[in-house]
Amino acid sequence: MVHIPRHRRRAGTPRTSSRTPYDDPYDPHHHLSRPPTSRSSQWILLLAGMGIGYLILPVLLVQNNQQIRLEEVVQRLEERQRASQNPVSFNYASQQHSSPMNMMQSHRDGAATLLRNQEHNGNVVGSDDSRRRTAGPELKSAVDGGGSSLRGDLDRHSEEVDRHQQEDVEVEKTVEMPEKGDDDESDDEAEEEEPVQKSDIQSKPIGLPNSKQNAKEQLSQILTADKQSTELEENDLTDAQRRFVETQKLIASQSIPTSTTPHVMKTPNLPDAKRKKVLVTGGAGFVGSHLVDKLMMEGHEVIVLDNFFTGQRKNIEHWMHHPHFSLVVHDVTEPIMLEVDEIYHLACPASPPHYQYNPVKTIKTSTMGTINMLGLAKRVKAKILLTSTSEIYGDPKVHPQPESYWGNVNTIGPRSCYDEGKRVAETMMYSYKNQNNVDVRVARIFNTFGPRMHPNDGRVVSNFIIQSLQDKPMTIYGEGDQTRSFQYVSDLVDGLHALMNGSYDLPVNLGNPDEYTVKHFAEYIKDITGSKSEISYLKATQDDPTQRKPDISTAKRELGWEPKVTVKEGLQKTIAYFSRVLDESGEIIPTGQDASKPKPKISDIEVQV
Ligand SMILES: O=c1ccn([C@@H]2O[C@H](COP(=O)(O)OP(=O)(O)O[C@H]3OC[C@@H](O)[C@H](O)[C@H]3O)[C@@H](O)[C@H]2O)c(=O)[nH]1
Repeated sequence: MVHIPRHRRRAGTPRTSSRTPYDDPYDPHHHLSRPPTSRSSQWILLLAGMGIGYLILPVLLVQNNQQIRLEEVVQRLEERQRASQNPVSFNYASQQHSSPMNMMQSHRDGAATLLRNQEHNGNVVGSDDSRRRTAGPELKSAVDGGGSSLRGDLDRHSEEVDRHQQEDVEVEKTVEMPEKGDDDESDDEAEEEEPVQKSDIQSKPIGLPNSKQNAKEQLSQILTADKQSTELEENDLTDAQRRFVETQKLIASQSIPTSTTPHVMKTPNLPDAKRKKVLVTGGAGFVGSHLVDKLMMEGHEVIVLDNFFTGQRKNIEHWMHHPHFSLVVHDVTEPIMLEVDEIYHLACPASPPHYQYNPVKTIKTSTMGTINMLGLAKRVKAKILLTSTSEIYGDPKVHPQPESYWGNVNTIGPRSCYDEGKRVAETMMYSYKNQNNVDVRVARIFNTFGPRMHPNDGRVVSNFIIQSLQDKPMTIYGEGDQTRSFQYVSDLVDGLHALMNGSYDLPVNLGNPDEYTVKHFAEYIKDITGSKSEISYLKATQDDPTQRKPDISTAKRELGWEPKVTVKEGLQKTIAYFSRVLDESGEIIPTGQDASKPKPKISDIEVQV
């Protein structure tokens, strides 16, 4: 069987199924199967058909026209009735949360209702079901009378109603005159003095042919009620218009620059050839946001990519309205495509309580996140810098630690998710460099502190400062004999910048060799803050490195970099920052040792209960 493609089948295959046997030209008995008709009888049949059609067509047209007109009139009456039953259907009281678009629609509906009411006021009276039902025959007669406008139809309908009402009056005069006496006029006056309530009118039967009520009174009441209803609707419409205009003014006022419009930071205007597009992953974090400041102040275009797990929007909010700044809320564990010249890849929780809180996520961030950024760097031929860590040295046996030291890491301890994650990230950097010629930089960052550290960071500097400023116990984990070397954040940012812009592409230690025992450091901060805090000794944390101090000879030699800010100066700035944070937020309870412990499973809790 030959397969015919779908499009050719459609175009070329004869549609034999719709053909009659008489039409088939390939039928060998084609001429025999056609009905035997002579030419004269064909003419007779044709003329007869035309004659019948000529007679039937006008009848059909008239019937159809009448049907359409009747439907049109009934439809208008139904609309009219709905409007009078619900005269405040477009009242904003029922639409307090309407959008401007809804308000406009409601406004239009209200206007249409009013127009209809005004159009019908003098012609059709009353509003209840009985009136609509009995209006049918009257309208039918109006339609039967044929062909003029709807207003003409309704005028005739009104005349009919008036005529029937007049007849009712005559009937009442003859039948009910003895009971009513001569009070008709006084009743009419009383009606005029007391405005009729719309609800009363609607609940009363309407004056119609054969009704026993006074049709004139009914008509007057209904007209009054309709007038009141129309006035009520007009008031609502005016109110609707007023609200609509107010809303429009409010929207318009917010789009006009005012004194409250956020300030746009001034930055240098670099020529296009010198202005780089720089991606900073983790750019809303403590270190990342300071790096963003430096890059923006140089006049570059900066894209911050952050999932806000530990980053804070307030760290970058001063750049939000700058035309060179973009924020992408994104998790680096997912791929992303951006056009950039350089990538500073910082994204990863760095404080021990944070990175131990969800160790699997920490490993994913270091491994998948770095792979994604390396893939991006490879595709767009961007230079990429990884912020590695002094933790890759583990609990070091060499002191101070040069870059050539391979470290001492427990691969299955609580810190390994971070330590090993960063170690494999370094491995990936040099694999991409060797295999794909990606231009890489690796910084091994030692303990860093400064403004914009998260108050719940849990690291030693922020904990000691927050505790001492509140005169709360300063918590030392273990004996406090372990050592750390602390650098101020601006020195680190300068080092990262120098590394990215230099040509040295092997790992570089960035830290301040100024080394302290944790116990000594606590006393130091207590002195600077003038705190009355006690020193509280808690149990040591597992795998806590006993000593750490960077050998920065490579940074000095290759980058011409060394720290400029003393630990004391840095602490003073950081203490001033946390004083402001405490003023704003009130009491802060720093993150302690237990923060990173896994929460008990629900099943465990149930077992205990
Ligand atoms: O309240 C505290 C917090 C911490 N400490 C101790 O202070 C020392 C420093 O602890 P931190 O949590 O500040 O930082 P760590 O040195 O353990 O890890 C850090 O190393 C280098 C960076 O890359 C990372 O920011 C981080 O992992 C540790 O010995 C810790 O046990 C306390 O005694 N009390």
